[in-house]
Amino acid sequence: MIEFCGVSFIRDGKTILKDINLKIKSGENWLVLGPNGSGKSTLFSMLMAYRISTTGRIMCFGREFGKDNWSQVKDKIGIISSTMEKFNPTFFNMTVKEILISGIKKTIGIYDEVTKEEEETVEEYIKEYNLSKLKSEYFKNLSSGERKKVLIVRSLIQKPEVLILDEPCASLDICERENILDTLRKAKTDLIYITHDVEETIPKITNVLLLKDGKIFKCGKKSEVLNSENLKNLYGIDLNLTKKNNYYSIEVNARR
Ligand SMILES: Nc1ncnc2c1ncn2[C@@H]1O[C@H](COP(=O)(O)OP(=O)(O)OP(=O)(O)O)[C@@H](O)[C@H]1O
Repeated sequence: MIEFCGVSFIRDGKTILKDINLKIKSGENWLVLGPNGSGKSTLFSMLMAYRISTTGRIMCFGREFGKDNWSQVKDKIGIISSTMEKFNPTFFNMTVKEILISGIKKTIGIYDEVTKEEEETVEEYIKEYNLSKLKSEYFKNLSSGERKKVLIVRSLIQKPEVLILDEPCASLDICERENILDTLRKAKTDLIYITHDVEETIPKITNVLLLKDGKIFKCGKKSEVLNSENLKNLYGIDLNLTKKNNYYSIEVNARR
């Protein structure tokens, strides 16, 4: 589905990504972990052509970046990242329901008539993702977690083949975080989930990519990659990763 072949990204003489070779297959859900500045966002923003690789090839859904029509590829990818925040001023004065309708229409506002079918689809998503109480609220009146959730559902309504989430739970309290994770547990699309918090690894995650200094440190099946040893070496800190009821948590041993 997605393939990076020898991808590097160099800016201002600094190597930000080096020789990335990675294959992501349809049906897999990936967790991406790595220290600050390890290149996680840069790597996946290339799929949306927000950043262009210096060397290497990027293939997605049978097309190659730079050779084929990439807008058709982007249409199949949903992305939730801080870059979405630039649309907040437009979203602020729209209701949750209007934002979801704009998702179906793939526009930031609503510029043409809403069909009965579109209306029904939006109502289905509102019901499925428990947004009934919020549907008439203005985006500006929502909490940050509620806004994130609405944007995720807006993305899901477009039925992307893959949804890239770049730290969707950053700065959310436990309750709002669980609300987001619950939305993702229900989502019927492949996920690429970038985070700093291993506790956000929902059970449907199948594969893990660990990035360090712009290089692949480890990557593969969750059961082979997500362990104390690898995370210790990734972050250079003595820690213990434990798993309970299919969820992970970290204990830092260096604390006194
Ligand atoms: N266009 C650019 N020009 C120069 N430097 C860049 C550019 N894009 C990213 N960088 C740098 O590349 C490095 C990797 O950034 P990136 O945001 O991809 O890392 P990250 O792993 O997602 O970090 P974080 O976890 O802190 O969000 C950072 O040092 C960043 O400042």
